[in-house]
Amino acid sequence: MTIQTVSTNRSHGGVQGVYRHASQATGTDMVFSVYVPPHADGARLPVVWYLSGLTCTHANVTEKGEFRRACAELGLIFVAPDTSPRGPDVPGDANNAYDFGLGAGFYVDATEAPFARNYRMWSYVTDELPKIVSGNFPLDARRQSIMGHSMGGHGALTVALRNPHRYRAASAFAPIVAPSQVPWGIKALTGYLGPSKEAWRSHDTVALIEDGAKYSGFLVDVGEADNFLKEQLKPELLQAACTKANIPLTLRRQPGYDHSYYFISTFMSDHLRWHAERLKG
Ligand SMILES: N[C@@H](CCC(=O)N[C@@H](CS)C(=O)NCC(=O)O)C(=O)O
Repeated sequence: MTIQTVSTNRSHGGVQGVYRHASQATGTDMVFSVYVPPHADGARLPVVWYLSGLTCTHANVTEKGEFRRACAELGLIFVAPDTSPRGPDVPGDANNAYDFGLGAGFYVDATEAPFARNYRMWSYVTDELPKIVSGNFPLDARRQSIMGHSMGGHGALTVALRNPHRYRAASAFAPIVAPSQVPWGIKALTGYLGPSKEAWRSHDTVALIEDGAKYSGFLVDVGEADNFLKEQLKPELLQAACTKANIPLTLRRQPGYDHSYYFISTFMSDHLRWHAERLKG
């Protein structure tokens, strides 16, 4: 499992790197970023996985997420994968839309042709990439947590709900909480998993909770000026599901904030502190 270094830059006393590798899961080259904070020789550090939203690569959060100062202070490794396979042979949206295909893998393993061959982002982020990062960076695999934005918030919450012992904390910015019920999700899950809604439930946060998944609690921030809030995000559905299932949810509605990285970067350090608290010891 060799990785190629694309770039490294010293930042806040640690190293921000970008790396490329040949992925067995997706059958393509994949690029990801890792920030390693300053640390003592031989130390093993907790890791926060960050899953990005539609149209993003690793670069959006790496360049605009403003996570490094807090990660350096708290001693957290921060990993940001891409959001889909890419390459000349990878099929995308028939009309080149931004919400399906390239940049829009939705963190599922597709079962439908022609996507099933490459679109295996669930396996990539939960299995292959963790092994690669563990083999190449000083992480403590007992102390992992996960967060994400929008489509990546959906990814983070579903990954955490299905692996509650591996990820000690989960949080999200503006997550898609019920993809089976909103246009972005219905399009993606139909395309990747086929028309049977039963197959969608294990990739839908609200459905997973309705079906009995448990978690220690979530921190979720949404912007009240987010154009996607009412039609695509619907945080009220997560609130109702968590209340019914007795899952602690801290849902913060931030007045005036939109869907962008100006919003995410404002609350990033709150989220990292919340993760660090749960990754201690
Ligand atoms: N306005 C975008 C909609 C997609 C979007 O807002 N993507 C969010 C994630 S769901 C994002 O992070 N975009 C990249 C960025 O802001 O850097 C478009 O039409 O392309």
